[in-house]
Amino acid sequence: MGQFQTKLLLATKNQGKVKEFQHFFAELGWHVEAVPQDAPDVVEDKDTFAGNAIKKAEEIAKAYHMPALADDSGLEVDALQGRPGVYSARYAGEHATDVENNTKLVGELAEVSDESRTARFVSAIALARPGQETLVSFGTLDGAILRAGRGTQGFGYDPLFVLPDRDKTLAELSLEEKNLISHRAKALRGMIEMLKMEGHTGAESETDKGIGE
Ligand SMILES: O=P(O)(O)OP(=O)(O)OP(=O)(O)OC[C@H]1O[C@@H](n2cnc3c(O)ncnc32)[C@H](O)[C@@H]1O
Ligand SMILES: [Mg+2]
Repeated sequence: MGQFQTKLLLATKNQGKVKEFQHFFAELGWHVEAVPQDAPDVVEDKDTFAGNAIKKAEEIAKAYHMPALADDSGLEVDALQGRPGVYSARYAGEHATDVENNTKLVGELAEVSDESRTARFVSAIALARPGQETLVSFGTLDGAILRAGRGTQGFGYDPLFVLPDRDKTLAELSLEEKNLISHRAKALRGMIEMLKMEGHTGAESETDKGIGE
């Protein structure tokens, strides 16, 4: 009785993100569930990561009357003045596949020298809770873009994104390794810190209040 359980919905239909979130929260003992595939589609029409993350989280929290967590993320390539940025999922077209997006990126950077291929992943995480203020947190990860993909783990641009100090792409890391360093994991850790400051200290306390209760 009175046992703490933090229940929340992951407002994403990206199975790669779902895996990363679930691995992250398993360690905290939180119960998280992805929205059903037939959940209402949220139109990502804001021009910032935070704007889209807040919109996704708030629309799903409202539709399901539950706390909802959303990530809006993307790749900022210096030689492309920060593109594809918030358009990363639709870089090669509205319903582009990861392979199509990666192929377009390799093509656009064909003439760019090795030294000028720097890029970063950016994640904005929003937590929307019925009747409470929405929280937002950010994380980034620096790297560079290869001329050909390597590795089979992860999703999206991971095969092209190399960590210069490790000479490994994100697609060559295990889920555990990626979750130690990724933009998304950093943003999630920031979110946990914000919740702690609000007084949610985690699953260890039975008297603690769950998110949004
Ligand atoms: O909106 P949801 O349903 O969460 O899923 P999505 O795939 O559409 O996600 P975004 O709108 O946030 O678009 C982010 C895109 O940026 C890329 N991306 C973000 N994080 C990434 C990561 O960790 N590794 C590789 N690519 C990533 C990838 O192409 C994503 O589709
Ligand atoms: Mg999206």
